[in-house]
Amino acid sequence: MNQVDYLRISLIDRCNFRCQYCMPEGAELDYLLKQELLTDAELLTLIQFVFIPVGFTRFRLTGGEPLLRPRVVELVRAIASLPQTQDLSMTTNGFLLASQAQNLYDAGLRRVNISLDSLDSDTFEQIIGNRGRSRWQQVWRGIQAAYNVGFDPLKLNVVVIPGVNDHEILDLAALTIDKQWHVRFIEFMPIGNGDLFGDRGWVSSEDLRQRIRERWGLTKSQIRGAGPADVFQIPGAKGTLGFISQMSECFCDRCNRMRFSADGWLRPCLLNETGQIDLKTALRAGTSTDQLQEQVKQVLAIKPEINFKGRDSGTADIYSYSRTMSQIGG
Ligand SMILES: Nc1nc2c(ncn2[C@@H]2O[C@H](COP(=O)(O)OP(=O)(O)OP(=O)(O)O)[C@@H](O)[C@H]2O)c(=O)[nH]1
Ligand SMILES: C[S@@+](CC[C@H](N)C(=O)[O-])C[C@H]1O[C@@H](n2cnc3c(N)ncnc32)[C@H](O)[C@@H]1O
Ligand code: SF4
Ligand code: SF4
Repeated sequence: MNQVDYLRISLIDRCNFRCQYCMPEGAELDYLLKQELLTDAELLTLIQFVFIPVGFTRFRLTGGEPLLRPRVVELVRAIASLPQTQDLSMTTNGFLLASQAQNLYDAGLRRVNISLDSLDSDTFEQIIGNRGRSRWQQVWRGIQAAYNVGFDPLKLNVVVIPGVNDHEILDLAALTIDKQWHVRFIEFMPIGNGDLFGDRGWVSSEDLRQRIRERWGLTKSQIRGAGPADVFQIPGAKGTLGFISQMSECFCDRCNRMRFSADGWLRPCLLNETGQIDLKTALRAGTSTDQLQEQVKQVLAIKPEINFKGRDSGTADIYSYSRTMSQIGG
């Protein structure tokens, strides 16, 4: 059985974007109230005295948009300075990164994954739900800042939506030729915005690889990440191409992670709501960290049974999730 040692921590459920694949179109989301969010002290207590003792050593900060979390740099510093932390990373939309990249790096963050679904500002604005202001340039500046500061590896995440940005695959892949960037194509999952998924579905990674192969050739890379991406390379390129293929392939047998929401729910599987536990309420009710460790161990024990097995080439029940991707953290 895989060791589950990687925790994706959502710092906040709010976001400054409204990506069409992540949130239901038009619907008002119920955001968490301040008192429902774990405080910094509660989060750090749980990491240090509950998650680390049961074996978690790799942490990814996500959201919503993690850079909207107040005092995020101090949180990064506190987690990075724990001697047991072997890997600390962040997934961000990059909009606030230009001004924060250096501070985050100085605080101990060493790698970031940045979402960039298009190189065309109009398509980008359409995907992120433009509210009248062009945001592409600012995200691009965030990516450059992260690169200049020294984040390594620097990964760019592209959710591929048929008919929206799939015509840009080659342009996005070409970014890896001259730059040591790692572009990852993510198959659109039926979570977040079921209506969009229902309409347009997803493009398989193998389709994309074939298009790239025909243009430049493609070799399997020696580099493997800590996550589900299959890594390839254009021959001679400085960077790599990753493919996250949750719809066309099943990588659940190598699943090494759980998710922790901003309001303290521990979730054993992204695509399955079974077995979640509410650690915040337990902590606030005075449950000892030793007892909380036992609760987490029980979730770890049942995780292999919970891991998503019901997939059948994209026919998962897309309306059965009560939380959007922005609320879970991807
Ligand atoms: N189905 C599924 N999809 C995942 C899982 N982990 C990541 N993904 C998908 O991959 C996307 C990108 O993940 P990232 O936040 O960049 O992290 P990662 O690729 O796991 O991270 P590293 O390899 O550690 O850099 C997520 O938004 C999901 O769409 C997983 O456990 N299950
Ligand atoms: C939920 S976001 C949170 C972090 C940050 N706001 C960002 O966008 O990078 C994390 C990741 O989830 C991905 N994601 C969101 N909805 C998705 C979906 N329906 N299918 C696949 N990936 C999705 C995003 O592209 C992003 O890479
Ligand atoms: S993918 Fe990230 S940036 Fe886009 S709406 Fe979801 S949480 Fe926000
Ligand atoms: S779908 Fe669930 S079990 Fe499968 S890899 Fe993702 S989180 Fe793990």
